[in-house]
Amino acid sequence: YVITDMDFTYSASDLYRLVQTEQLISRNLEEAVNSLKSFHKNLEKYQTEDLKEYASDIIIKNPLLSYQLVKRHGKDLDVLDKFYEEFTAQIAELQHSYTKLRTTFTKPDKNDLQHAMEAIVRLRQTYNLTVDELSRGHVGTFRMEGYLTPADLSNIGLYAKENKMHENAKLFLAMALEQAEKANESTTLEGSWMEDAQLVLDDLNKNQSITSDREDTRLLTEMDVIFATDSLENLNKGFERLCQYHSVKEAPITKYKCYLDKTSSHMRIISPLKMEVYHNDPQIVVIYDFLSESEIEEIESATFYKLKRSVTQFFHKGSLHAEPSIIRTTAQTWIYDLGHPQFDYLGKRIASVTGYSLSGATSAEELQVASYRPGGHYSLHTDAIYEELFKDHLNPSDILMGDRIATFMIYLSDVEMGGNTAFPMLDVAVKPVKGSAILWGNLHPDGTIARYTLHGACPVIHGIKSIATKWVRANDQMFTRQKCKPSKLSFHFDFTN
Ligand SMILES: O=C(O)CCC(=O)C(=O)O
Ligand SMILES: [Fe+2]
Repeated sequence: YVITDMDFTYSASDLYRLVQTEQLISRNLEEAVNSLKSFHKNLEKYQTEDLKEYASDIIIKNPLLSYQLVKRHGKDLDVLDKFYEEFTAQIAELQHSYTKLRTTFTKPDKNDLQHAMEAIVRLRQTYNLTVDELSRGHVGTFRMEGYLTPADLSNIGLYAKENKMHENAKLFLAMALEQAEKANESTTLEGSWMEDAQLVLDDLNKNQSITSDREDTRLLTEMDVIFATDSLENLNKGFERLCQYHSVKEAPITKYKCYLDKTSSHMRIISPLKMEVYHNDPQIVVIYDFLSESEIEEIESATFYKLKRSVTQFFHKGSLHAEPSIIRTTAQTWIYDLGHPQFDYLGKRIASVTGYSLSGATSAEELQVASYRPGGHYSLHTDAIYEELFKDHLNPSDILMGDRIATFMIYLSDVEMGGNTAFPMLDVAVKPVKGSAILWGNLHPDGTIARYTLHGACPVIHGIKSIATKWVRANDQMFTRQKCKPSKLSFHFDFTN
């Protein structure tokens, strides 16, 4: 991964800028084509003269033809001179603005193309789609615009092979060839890729590989330390199953409990919390209508153009590095309390709903806004940061604030397809609902990391998923932290249930 400040696959605002540039370029091309067309038409007029049909010695003998010749050169061609001049100036201007568009705007490069392919492979993998249906935009009963050509599928297959995703490589290459044969692709311009694709496919079929196609199992080394490899493999399978709910598969009828909470504060009598309990012990709670449309609009418009590709902390060669990674393919920004008084109410509302103390400077992190484009996801992880591996390398502020005791995450958008938040150890999949908030704990009452709430963000299939997250820190929650339960393995929020 090369760090560039634009990411056209995972940042909606970067891609939006590219869409705008593309529109300007199409307009530019349209003008050039129109200019060429009218120039062409004009030129043709000057070609229809019949002088050229006569031999030179005939013309010099003929008074009528010589009159025509003199008229053409003495008068008519002056207009052609002007056409040429005007056309050249017009084209020069169009070329100038085209060049400017191409040079002042950061162009997608090889990495961007790789990310775009990576996103497609991820969707195929997570949602267990056939390459054929994916190439036509069919996902379950959902139909999206667009297509992938057999040559595109072949390129994606080669990309998958290069990145050791051999199962995906086989599927993409085989379908590329199958579709191309049906369509008689060999006669088209792109026909020459077929032989190469066939060779690579044969090679893959000969060398049965045992590597897993799951990118996270290969990369999340910290997870390997915590979970045995086979249980991590099972958790990832469970995660994929939970991702499929509400998109390619029906979710099972929920056993979850919904209720109106009118009792946790006197305010709730007129404005009760609309709660859904997704899991009890440990609790995962969704609160509907936590934010209004206009509140969301304000957050979105304050942050959209600030969204930049997220980086993930890695522990490598004795120190922490932050890099964009395949584990978390989102764009994000922070809303700092200082300088954003218009968003002060958010912390207060979260505090009032959860019972956590959020008024101190060390009680929680700033609000993080993140957005996922199609293919954007977050692999399985726990939010706590006091990991054995990192413990000695935490920032002083992290030590002051304590670990992330709870996560309060607001969905700022609905998602047309995909994008669930999934908890494989608890068999919980939450579909984003605009304005709702989800709350879970990350620590046991004794402060150690709770692995139960291992979770991930399923890749978005179609749409843009937008979230705002408040990570509540432990040290300021001396009196308001979750009720202590006899078991070390559970935490409870202070809702009256
Ligand atoms: O987007 C989601 O559903 C989960 C995000 C998440 O787990 C995180 O940002 O830590
Ligand atoms: Fe998380």
